[in-house]
Amino acid sequence: MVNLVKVSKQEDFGKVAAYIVSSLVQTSPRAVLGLATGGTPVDLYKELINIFNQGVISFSKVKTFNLDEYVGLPADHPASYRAFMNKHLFDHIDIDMNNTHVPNGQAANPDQECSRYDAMLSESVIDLQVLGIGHNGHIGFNEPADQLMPGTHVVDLLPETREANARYFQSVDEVPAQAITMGVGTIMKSRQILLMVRGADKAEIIHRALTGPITTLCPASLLQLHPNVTVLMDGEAGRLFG
Ligand SMILES: O=P(O)(O)OC[C@H]1O[C@](O)(CO)[C@@H](O)[C@@H]1O
Repeated sequence: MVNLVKVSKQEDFGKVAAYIVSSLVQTSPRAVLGLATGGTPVDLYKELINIFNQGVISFSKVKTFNLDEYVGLPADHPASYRAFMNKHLFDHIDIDMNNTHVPNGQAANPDQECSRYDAMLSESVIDLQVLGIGHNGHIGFNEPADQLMPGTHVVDLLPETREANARYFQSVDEVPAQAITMGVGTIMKSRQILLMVRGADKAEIIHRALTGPITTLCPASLLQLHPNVTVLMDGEAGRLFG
């Protein structure tokens, strides 16, 4: 079941998302969180840090799994998703870094790294998976394709995805051509999903994903089949929902 939540004030976008995540952590201190990167969840992480600083929640027993990482980027590269997570969240809360998991983009054998990541994931169930959506309907880095993979795998990034993420690099040529991503099977097994969508440029894709056909050509459309999805949209992203 998909619940739509539209916020009209930009400052509420991160606050509402943080309320959902922090409520879970408060009631389940050992929660397993699936986390996303990109521009959309930055305000969520900012608000979680604020809530943490108020002494209301602790992340000391929380475990996290990130959706994806670029192949070939060292963890300390400023555009790596490990660096993003440390900078925007982990360095500011009381989480045990050993409980934070991001695929290793620099693994000598990326396929083996996918198996290692899946083995860790198989020991837990993600209680709450945070997601964004790409302009082409991707979730994590599961790009539109004839077939989607259930587990963690190496993916060739589509040109539009590299373009969209070029803002984190000096030029589009520097954006890695491949990434390691959690598969849609793992995402769909999460107990609860929070899909965050912001901006006019996402209005059409989120409308298509939630009201159009369920198809691997729009990976986010699979979320229509999940029992517990909250889609948090700002006014611009949600404009086609009336
Ligand atoms: O929030 P953005 O920057 O538009 O990114 C969209 C999605 O693409 C990704 O960067 C690919 O993983 C996701 O992390 C993100 O949810």
